[in-house]
Amino acid sequence: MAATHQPPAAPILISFKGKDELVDSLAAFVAKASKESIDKRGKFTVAISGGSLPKLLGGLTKDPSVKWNKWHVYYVDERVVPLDHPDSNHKACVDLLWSKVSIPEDQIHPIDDNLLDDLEELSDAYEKELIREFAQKDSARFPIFDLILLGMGPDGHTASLFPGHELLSECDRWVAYLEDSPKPPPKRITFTYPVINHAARIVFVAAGGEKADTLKTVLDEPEAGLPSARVKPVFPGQLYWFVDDAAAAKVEFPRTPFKL
Ligand SMILES: O=C1O[C@H](COP(=O)(O)O)[C@@H](O)[C@H](O)[C@H]1O
Repeated sequence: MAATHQPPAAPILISFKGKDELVDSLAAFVAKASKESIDKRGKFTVAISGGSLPKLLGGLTKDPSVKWNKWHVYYVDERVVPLDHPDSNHKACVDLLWSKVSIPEDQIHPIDDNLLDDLEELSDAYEKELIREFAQKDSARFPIFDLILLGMGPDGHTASLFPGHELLSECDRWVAYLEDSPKPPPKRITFTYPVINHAARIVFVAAGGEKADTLKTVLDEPEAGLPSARVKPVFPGQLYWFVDDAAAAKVEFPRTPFKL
């Protein structure tokens, strides 16, 4: 998929009455995306966020059509803690997703928890994981994931890209680290915008009234520059917002009906 200089397509906002409908439709959407990639290229490369997202992806574990053995899973961001620590995004995904399906272990790519004392080495090592997956097959400057799944914090952060942080302008590295996350824990690694923005599909998932003001700012006032509003897929990538009506309550941005 060659990138051109066309402007990013407008986001597609899909709002569901409640969480159950959101969970079921998100599962159907991700299952379809994975089928399309597997049919075309024999594999599905996906990067997943932590926070509330793993639970909202739970519907997928009930879909018998998903070919989990073709999934190659990475983390959009990770907290620098042992992999069995309650704050670990990997642990949340293991508990809520991977322990319930059968993905070969070597196709799930957590951080190297032998490197927790050296954030530079840790983020370099994770960047190398991505290079191993993407560099040979793709001459693009950045990896092109089939799907990147994002969450949005009530402050508008996504991945571990926080409002006002210097990493918002990082455009060379694929994976960067920070030691001053305003949301605990402070040490994290994160994909940078160029990696996120080069994905074929990017899906934000946000639920709950506590995200309503922020979602309005992101979608109706993108010029305010909140981190989530800076996600702008490189053509021909497409950005979707899967939200519930509580999160979308204040948004004027037009909704699109859900269809597979
Ligand atoms: O700390 C993080 O927060 C964001 C948003 O989390 P949510 O619970 O508000 O959905 C998450 O996407 C990110 O992966 C995580 O590290």
